[in-house]
Amino acid sequence: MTASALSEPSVQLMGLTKDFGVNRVLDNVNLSFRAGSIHALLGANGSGKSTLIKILAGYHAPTSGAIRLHGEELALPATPRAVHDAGVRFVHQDLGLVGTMSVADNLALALGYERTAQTISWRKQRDAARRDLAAVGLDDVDPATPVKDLGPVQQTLVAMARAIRGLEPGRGVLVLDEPTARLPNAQVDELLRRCRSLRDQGVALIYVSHRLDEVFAMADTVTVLRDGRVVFDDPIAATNEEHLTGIITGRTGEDPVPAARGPRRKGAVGSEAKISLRGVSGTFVTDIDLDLHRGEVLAVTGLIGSGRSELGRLIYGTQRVTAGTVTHNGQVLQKITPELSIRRGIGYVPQDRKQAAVPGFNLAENLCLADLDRHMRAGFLSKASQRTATLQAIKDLDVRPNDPDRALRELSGGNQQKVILGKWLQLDLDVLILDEPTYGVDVGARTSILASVLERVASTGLSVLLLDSDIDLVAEYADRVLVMRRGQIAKELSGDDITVDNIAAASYAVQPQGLAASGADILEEK
Ligand SMILES: Nc1ncnc2c1ncn2[C@@H]1O[C@H](COP(=O)(O)OP(=O)(O)OP(=O)(O)O)[C@@H](O)[C@H]1O
Repeated sequence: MTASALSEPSVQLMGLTKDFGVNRVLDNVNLSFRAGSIHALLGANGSGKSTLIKILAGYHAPTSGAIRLHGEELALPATPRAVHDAGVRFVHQDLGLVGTMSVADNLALALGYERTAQTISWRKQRDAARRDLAAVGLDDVDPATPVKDLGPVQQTLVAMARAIRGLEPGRGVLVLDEPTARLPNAQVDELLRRCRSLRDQGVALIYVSHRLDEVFAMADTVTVLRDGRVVFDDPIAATNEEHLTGIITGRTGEDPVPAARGPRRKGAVGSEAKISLRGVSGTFVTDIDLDLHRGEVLAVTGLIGSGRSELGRLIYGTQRVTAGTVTHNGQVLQKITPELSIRRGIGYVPQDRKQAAVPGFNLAENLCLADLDRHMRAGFLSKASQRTATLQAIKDLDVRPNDPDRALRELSGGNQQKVILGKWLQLDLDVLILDEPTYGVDVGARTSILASVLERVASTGLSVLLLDSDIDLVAEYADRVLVMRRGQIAKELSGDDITVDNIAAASYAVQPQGLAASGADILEEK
């Protein structure tokens, strides 16, 4: 590389504009990303971050504008090959892994198979995969495991490993689209360290995130997109969290993001158990006793592999209970399936959005899917009734764009999440199980999602089982917290004992002051 090429930005976007039909989603974006720098790309749900990245990846063609990589103009529309050859690598929100293929095969898809003479060497392949996995802390994962059998957190790390492999320091550009959205805090720190080390090796990192703490922990430069335009592009030192939140949401000091709830509720929770588990086991969780009361927000948290997600699947019926009893409204359930759960008034929002909605259906179809009977008029499905319900849900959850006819897949990730939650809120629910409900959701939308749920809790006595690794969120919203470790409930916290430090300490089984030393003690789901 010539000296002049080195002084050029690694990536330069010049007047990038993108229209989807009549909608302009990127509007004359001019940005530079430099080697040896971590550049955070922020913006509310739907502001255009993913679209920008997809153009850079060669997935979308821009309507107009140009891109230079290391000073050289990239032929547009870019091909994934040309971008890859220029050293630009991606971890997309949807990870781009093939679920039915093994971890080793998914890793090999990126850089080819290890060969001995003309044949693929499976031993070398496995060894290479093990090295890749170790690089992201997944030493215990067998490379032969199909990716679909891994939890979303582990899948994120596999995608990270794949992107990092073969990245050429000094010329590499690593684009991370919300890589930590599902990672527990200890892994977030590890990831941030890895990012800093890549920056120190001269990589240009483009880091899309909704988590401002991470951005302030490591970014050098921050860009904020709003409605497809750059509204802030400065060194991190030029801003602070409050200022940046205002820029992202477009709200000023007099009109801040509303708080979802007041101080912790006292005495509002009913004593009647809606769901009770006694001695319940699945494949990883064992011997769980738990009561979820009427009108209660019960959070279950814990590190990767602690088993909290499995609890949701067992209660809803997407996974079989292998021992113990589940009781609903005092009745022991003989059979648990998703269909029966819906009839019983038990809703479930899984971590993986793709399981929870039909991407090709429009918003009205997705939102009304769970309760079509409500929209039947004289034996026909009433479009007008669906539309009215959809417009209300769109308003309550602040879904953007607010168009019931828009296909779900055309919405940004955070807005899809709102629709999925909205679908369940259409039902007359008794119990709602939420697994990481604010994954990939911006600060403003996170508040509107949780406010909608809490409104239902207050108005109908809905019981919420909140399965979440985000300790801050759990500490803020839960009436009671169960901390899981290695498939069992390790600690129960209530009232004023619900603090971030206490939850973290219980997750790691250390005293609060010893947290820093325990970062490596991460449990892995077997
Ligand atoms: N394939 C598509 N067809 C039509 N419109 C689209 C398509 N993809 C994205 N959009 C629209 O472009 C806008 C920007 O979406 P984008 O996914 O880039 O937002 P984002 O900033 O990444 O949001 P999030 O933080 O929720 O992921 C949104 O209004 C979205 O509805």
